[in-house]
Amino acid sequence: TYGPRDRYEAAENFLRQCYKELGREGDVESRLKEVWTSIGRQNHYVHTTAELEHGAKMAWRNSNRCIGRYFWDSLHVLDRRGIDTAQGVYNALIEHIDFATNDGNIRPTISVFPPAVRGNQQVRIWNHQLLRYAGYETENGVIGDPNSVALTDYCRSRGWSSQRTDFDILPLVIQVGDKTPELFEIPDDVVMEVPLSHPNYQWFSDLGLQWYAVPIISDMRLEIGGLQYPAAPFNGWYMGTEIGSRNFGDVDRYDMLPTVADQLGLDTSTDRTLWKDEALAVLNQAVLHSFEKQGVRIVDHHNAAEQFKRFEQEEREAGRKVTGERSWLLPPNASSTVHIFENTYENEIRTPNFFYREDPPP
Ligand code: HEM
Ligand SMILES: N/C(=N/c1cccc(CO[C@@H]2CCNC2)c1)c1cccs1
Repeated sequence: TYGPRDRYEAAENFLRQCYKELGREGDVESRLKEVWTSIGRQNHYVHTTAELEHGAKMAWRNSNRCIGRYFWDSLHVLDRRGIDTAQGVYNALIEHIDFATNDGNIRPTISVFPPAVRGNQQVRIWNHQLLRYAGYETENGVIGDPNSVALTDYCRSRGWSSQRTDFDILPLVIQVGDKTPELFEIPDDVVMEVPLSHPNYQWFSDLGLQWYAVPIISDMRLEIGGLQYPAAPFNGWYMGTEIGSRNFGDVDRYDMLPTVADQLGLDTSTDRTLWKDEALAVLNQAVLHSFEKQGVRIVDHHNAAEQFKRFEQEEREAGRKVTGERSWLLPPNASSTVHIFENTYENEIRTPNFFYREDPPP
C-alpha cells in the first residue's frame, strides 16, 4: 500500500510525463499543487478525463507482453468512474461489447470503472474475459473450455443453467464491495461469433468449431499515477495464433490437433512426421480465412510482427526505450519467421501498466 509521500511521488512522475507528452507542460505545476493538496487531505486524487485517457494509452504502450502496441494511441477510453452498482456495470459492459465489436470492424476500447479508494466499495469483474465459453468436467473428459471449469462450477452453484455445449457463453459475474457477486446473461444479439471453415478442406466446417470475435480481458488491474483501477476491461482484436494454436491447439484447451491430423490423413504414430505442426498450420489458416470471410478484424502473426517492428521504430524516434517480454512477444508457432526471433528486449516494468489482480476468483 502507498503512504501519502510515495503516492504523491507516483502521481508526480505520471503527471509530468503525461503533460509533457500532451504538450501541456505549462499546466503541470498548478496541477501538481492541486494533487499534493488532495493527497494531503484524502490520500487520494481524481484523474481528469485527459489524464485518464492518456494514462490508459500509456499503460497499453508499456505492456511488455503485447505484440499489438503499434496502435496504442488509438485506444478508445470509456470513462465509467461514476458507475458503482452491479446493474450499472452490466449495462456499461454490454455497451462496451457492442461499441468494440462495431459489426466486425473492431475498435480497441477500455472501460474504466471507479478506482480503489480506501473505505469505498470496489467493483470487481470475476470473468477472465467478458466473452468466454463455459467448461464442464464429465467422466468422459471436459465439454467446452477447460480453462473455464472453475468459473462455470461457480456459476452453476449460483443457479446458472445452460445447454452444456462446447460453446456456451458464460454469464458476467460482477461483485460490488463484499456483496454477493451478481450474475448477468449476455444477450445473444451483442455476441458476434465466427464459424470456422477452411478454404481447401470442405470437411473442416463439419468439425463444428466457432470462436467469438472480440477478446475483452476483464481480470487485470490498471495502475495510473499511483491509483489502482481494479475493473478496467480492455479489448483489441485477435492475432490468429491465439485461437488457432492455443485455444484450439493446446492439449489442455480444445485439443483439436489429433482430430485435424486424422482428417488430413497424417501419420500421428510419431511426432517426427511433424503432424502437429501441419495440423497447427491448417487450424491457423482456417481461423484467418473464417474471420476475413465474415469481415471480422484479425491479424496474422507475420503482419502483427511487422506492425510491432514499426512500433519499435516509432518508440525510438520518440526517444523512448522499447521494453518487452520476448517469450510472450514471440508467436507460438513459426516464431523463427518473425524479426522478434532475432531480437532481445529489456523487460523493465514501467507504469502506467496492467497487472494481474491478486485476489482469487470465488
Ligand atoms: C489491437 C490489437 C491487439 C492485438 C493483436 C494484441 C495482441 C496480444 C497478444 C497476442 C498477446 C499475448 C496473449 C497471450 O499470449 O495469451 C497480448 C498480450 C497483452 N496485451 Fe495486447 N493486443 C492488442 C491490443 C491490446 C490492447 C488494446 C491492450 C490494452 C489496452 C492490450 C494489452 C495487453 C496486455 C496487458 C497483455 C499481457 C496480458 C497478460 O500478461 O496476461 N493489448 N496482446
Ligand atoms: N488479442 C488479445 N489477446 C490477449 C491479450 C491479453 C491477454 C490475453 C489472454 O491471456 C491469457 C493469460 C495468459 N495467456 C492467456 C489475450 C487481446 C485481448 C484484449 C486486448 S487485446
